[in-house]
Amino acid sequence: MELSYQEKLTLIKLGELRKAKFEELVEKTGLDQVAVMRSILGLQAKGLAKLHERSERIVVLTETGEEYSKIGLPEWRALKVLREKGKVTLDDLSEVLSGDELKPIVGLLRSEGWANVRNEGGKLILEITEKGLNAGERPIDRALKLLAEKKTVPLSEIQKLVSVNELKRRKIAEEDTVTERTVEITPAGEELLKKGLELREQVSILTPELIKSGKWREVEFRRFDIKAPVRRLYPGKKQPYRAFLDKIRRRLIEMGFIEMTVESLVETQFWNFDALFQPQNHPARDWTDTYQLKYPTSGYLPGKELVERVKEAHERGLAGSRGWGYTWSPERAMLLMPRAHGTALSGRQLAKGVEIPGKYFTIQRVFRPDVLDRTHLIEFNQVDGFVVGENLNFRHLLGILKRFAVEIAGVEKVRFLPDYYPFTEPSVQMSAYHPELGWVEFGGAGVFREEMTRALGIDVPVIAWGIGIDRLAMFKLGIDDIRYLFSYDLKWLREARLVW
Ligand SMILES: N[C@@H](Cc1ccccc1)C(=O)O
Repeated sequence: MELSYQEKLTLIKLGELRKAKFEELVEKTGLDQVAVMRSILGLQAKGLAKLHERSERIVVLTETGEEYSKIGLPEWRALKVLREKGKVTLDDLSEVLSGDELKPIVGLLRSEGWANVRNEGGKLILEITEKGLNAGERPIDRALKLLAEKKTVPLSEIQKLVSVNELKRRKIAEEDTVTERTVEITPAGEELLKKGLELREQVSILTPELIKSGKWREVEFRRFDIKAPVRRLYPGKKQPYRAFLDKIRRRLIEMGFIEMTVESLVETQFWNFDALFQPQNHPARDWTDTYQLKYPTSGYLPGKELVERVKEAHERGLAGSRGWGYTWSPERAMLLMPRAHGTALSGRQLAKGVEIPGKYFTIQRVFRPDVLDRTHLIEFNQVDGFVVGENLNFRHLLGILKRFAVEIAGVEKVRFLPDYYPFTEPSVQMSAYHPELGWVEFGGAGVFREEMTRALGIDVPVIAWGIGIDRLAMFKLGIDDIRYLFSYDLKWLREARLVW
């Protein structure tokens, strides 16, 4: 039978005592409580010792009770004044009683029969009675003394004197449960002790010194039970959703994507709409609701040449298109808004110039009015991106998107449906299958229209997408309410998985 150092030590001490209180064993072994308990349980499992536990209801003094045991119960303090003066007002008593003690005192003195109460000119007058003059120790006084002496008293003993409820109501004492643990050695334990136990120091860390000196040959190594349940540790870590976004950023960069960044959350309509060939004052702009900035209302337009080309595309068309056929307003394009989609950054990047072939992405916080529910937030995050290259087509796009959903979010089933966006043709909408929510739409994609790309100075195909990354995070983090991504629920924050 293999015993640990601590188990051996505990057994030896138990052998001397035969039967011991748990606390006694802690003292005798010099080990800490946890170690002793673990040893006892170990010894018990091997049939060498037996642990007995007995729970008992006890009564202990509260802080107020402690105080009363020193300065006396309020009724005694009041009686003392009454005995001196014979007749008192409440004001007189306020010298020896606190505000809280004063309130019930009239009732208390009356129920003890220690005082009579009269109303004299609107004032309460307390007058001492015969009983008050001769009052002696009552059961409650004995209970208080007992509690003050013994600190904890079995409930049954207190109940013989007074009802605990009275002590509790007067906030003098509280009930509690204590568990008394005793340990006993078994015959098998005695036998083992008789054979003799070798108490060798156990080593739990193999150090270079042990190896060099050759001492490792003599020491006994402590065995670890790697399956033993341990206390859970919750070290500081990244917020789970933050970690998810960082992971996606890493993945895309590893795949050769270049990150597009921007300082502000505010955008001109020009970049949010116009540069993407979304007409002003036209239902096509209404494919999504957006917010507007109240102050300041307007920002700046980019270089004149670019603005001219965008205006031209809108009014008369480009690349064989007839355009939208209306008069384009620069004032309207200057209006400011919280960015409504990450695609605004794709437009900016294309206008700035891109590597061809090239792959770009951005992770953006975006804003759209909506009704909050388990799959909708008004402020959410998108991963937008595009690939630009000579021979790209729609099939490449579908392939990329599927890979994202499967690889990044661990989605199992993806579905594409035809859709409409003013800036892409053809356009597609993507949904993924969530075990609890069913099909969840998580983004749109398409081939950027030539009216858009040419106005921005690009003359090769650009395939683009915008993914509602919060929705994909729901899959990865195993939640069915999008609001949980920003939750303060400590249990979730602690237990959410970060590694995959
Ligand atoms: N911007 C669109 C998604 C999209 C991006 C790029 C191309 C097509 C669609 C949205 O927010 O829903």
